[in-house]
Amino acid sequence: MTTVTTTAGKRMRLVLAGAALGYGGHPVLDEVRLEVAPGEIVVVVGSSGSGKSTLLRGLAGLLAPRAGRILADGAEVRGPSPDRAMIFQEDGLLPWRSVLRNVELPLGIRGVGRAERRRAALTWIDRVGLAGFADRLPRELSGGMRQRVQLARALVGAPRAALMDEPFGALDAQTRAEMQRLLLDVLRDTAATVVFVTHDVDEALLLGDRVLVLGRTGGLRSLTGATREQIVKEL
Ligand SMILES: Nc1ncnc2c1ncn2[C@@H]1O[C@H](COP(=O)(O)OP(=O)(O)OP(=O)(O)O)[C@@H](O)[C@H]1O
Repeated sequence: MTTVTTTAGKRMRLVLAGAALGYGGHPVLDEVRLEVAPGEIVVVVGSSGSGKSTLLRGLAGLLAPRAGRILADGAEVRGPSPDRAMIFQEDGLLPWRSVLRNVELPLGIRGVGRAERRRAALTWIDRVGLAGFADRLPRELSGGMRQRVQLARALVGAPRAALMDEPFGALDAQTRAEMQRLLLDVLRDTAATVVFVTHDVDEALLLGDRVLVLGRTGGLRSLTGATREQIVKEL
């Protein structure tokens, strides 16, 4: 059997050490300090345009800091890594590939053999409640089902961190609640440290071990233990 990752099972510590992030001449975040402990679920809330996605892009290695440092287990983040899986609001599935072949994708990239790839993908397809749908194409699925496929694809390779950018933002309320329950359920069996971005305060309170508010001035404030009303006031 191919080993998926030599560090499987070890949760990742993520650190933003005075990181400044922005685009071209447009600074967005200045001197962000954040430490996410291994295995922690940190939820970042903030109003539209406050820089939540920008923060996540920095952690993903899709955007380099202009100042300060971004560290994963003490090492500088220099680009995307399968060890830090991303899930977006738009599903990002390959439309010409079946559910099975979409979920197998990260394992293929890591060179996992065909039989093991298939076994792991089918296990995850089952776990997210899509047993029997492995041969379907994304367009044959509902929005909620496609997000289930995304979740399976993100977690199949046993990433040590999962970075989630409003993954349930486009779903109706009932499907969203189902997905939140599923996420909490599957995270119990994974070794992932999670940074989850949302602008839904109730979702933040439900999912987060810690809730952070990205304020209008770009500062991160911890509001763990705050009431819904206190958080809303900060947005
Ligand atoms: N690719 C880009 N190029 C230039 N500016 C960008 C780019 N992406 C985002 N921005 C700007 O950076 C700022 C923060 O955007 P970001 O997407 O991080 O906010 P957000 O909090 O995730 O917002 P939302 O909740 O609406 O998704 C905004 O002013 C936005 O216009």
